[in-house]
Amino acid sequence: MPELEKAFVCLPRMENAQGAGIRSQQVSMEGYLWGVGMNTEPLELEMAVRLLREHVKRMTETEEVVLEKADRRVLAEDICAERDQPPFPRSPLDGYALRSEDIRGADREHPVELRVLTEVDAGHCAELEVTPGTAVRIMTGAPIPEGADAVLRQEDSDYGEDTVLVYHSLRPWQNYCFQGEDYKAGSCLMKAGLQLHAVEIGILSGLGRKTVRVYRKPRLLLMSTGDELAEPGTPLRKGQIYDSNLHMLCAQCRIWDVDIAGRKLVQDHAEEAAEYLRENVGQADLILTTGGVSVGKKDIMHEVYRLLGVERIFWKVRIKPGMPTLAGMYEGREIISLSGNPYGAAANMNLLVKPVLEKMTGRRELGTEYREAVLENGYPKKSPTRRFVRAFYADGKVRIAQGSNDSGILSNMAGCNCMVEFPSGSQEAEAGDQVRVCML
Ligand SMILES: Nc1nc2c(c(=O)[nH]1)N[C@H]1C(S)=C(S)[C@@H](COP(=O)(O)OP(=O)(O)OC[C@H]3O[C@@H](n4cnc5c(N)ncnc54)[C@H](O)[C@@H]3O)O[C@H]1N2
Ligand code: MOO
Repeated sequence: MPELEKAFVCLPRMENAQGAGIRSQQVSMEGYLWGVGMNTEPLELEMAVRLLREHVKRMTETEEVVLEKADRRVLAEDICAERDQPPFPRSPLDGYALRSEDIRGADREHPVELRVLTEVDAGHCAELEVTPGTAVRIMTGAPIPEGADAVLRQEDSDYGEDTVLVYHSLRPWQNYCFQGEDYKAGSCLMKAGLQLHAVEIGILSGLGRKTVRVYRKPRLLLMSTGDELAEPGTPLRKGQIYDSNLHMLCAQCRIWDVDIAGRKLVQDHAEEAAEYLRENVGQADLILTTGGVSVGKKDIMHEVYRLLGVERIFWKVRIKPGMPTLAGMYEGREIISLSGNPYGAAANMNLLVKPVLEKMTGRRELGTEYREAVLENGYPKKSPTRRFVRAFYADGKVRIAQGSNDSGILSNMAGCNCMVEFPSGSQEAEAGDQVRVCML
């Protein structure tokens, strides 16, 4: 079989816009497919992201949640009003509800006197009707009684209790909030697909809703691999280090508000790792692993993919860190295997995984955000391969973290909020250079 055809065989089928099955990008990505077949050519980052997004679907399952737990969730129902808001005409002022024609021409020199029938406060109703020559003392938010067509602010009166002197005239319907002026019964206020933030939850609460139907969060199955890794809190044997990645990925899931279906640190043992994924894939929408993706004898993930029958999407992305990232489809779920180096895992969680979650959830804040910035300090290395360097961005300026940007180094990334991108072939960078940064 020619190499190119072999490459097709290992690629999963994808649906095009019309729903017909096609091999992923087989025309435009011939070179890429060839590369995959040969197991050598890294993919450009944009193509890797595109393929990863094309292989996942937007979440369709929904669930009912209480408003207290609805923030940042995505609406799965259209929200329509069952009643007018406000449900009655109401006063926007503290003052007097009256008939505008009774006070025509009134001013300080020519006040009009009205008889005050009663007082109505917010939350109460006046059963009386405002008739010619009368007014009702009214507070902001209270229902405007029948007969009145305007509200006088109390500063334009003598604050009278039984009778009131009016020092100002009003047009009909002045200072009058109409019933349904916010929305009418039956009107559609929010469409399914909208993300709920504080204001949207305020609207739901204003409708009297206690719960709302939202799309289910994606559940991620997380696995870190490595014989050298010890669980934090357990004794460290010679040759071991503590596992940074599993907790880092879990924290990132919580910060991005996606669920964790399961998590495990496994040894460099392909059968064991495959078994964990096999047993738990049913609970997951997306699988993330770290470590074991390079070319060493203990880089087990290739064997894990073979044991599970994972259909590979790609291996290797042309960036640093995280060049050997591996990805595939297993039981209809995407599996993304990040490099074990903690900075590689952290960077690619943002560069590769976040856009996948954006597609799955429809949450725009998970989209990758790039900004232009001016470098405050230099970077002493050339970048033959496109490189992402940890840094801190503020007000259009960016400062690269002191120390190494090697993918095995995590500590100096503390406090960083972005990565500076150096395109492939970049020379050393200097303070004052204009750069592009990827926000974390
Ligand atoms: N001969 C070659 N060797 C390597 C190549 C190569 O092209 N040829 N690529 C290098 C690059 S680039 C990377 S990146 C790494 C990727 O390695 P793996 O993803 O297979 O990861 P491991 O070998 O399992 O670990 C790498 C490194 O990171 C440490 N690690 C792993 N997991 C964790 C964790 N959960 N917490 C903390 N630290 C972790 C591990 O101890 C290693 O030091 O391969 C290069 N090699
Ligand atoms: O591609 Mo690996 O993460 O350098 O260094």
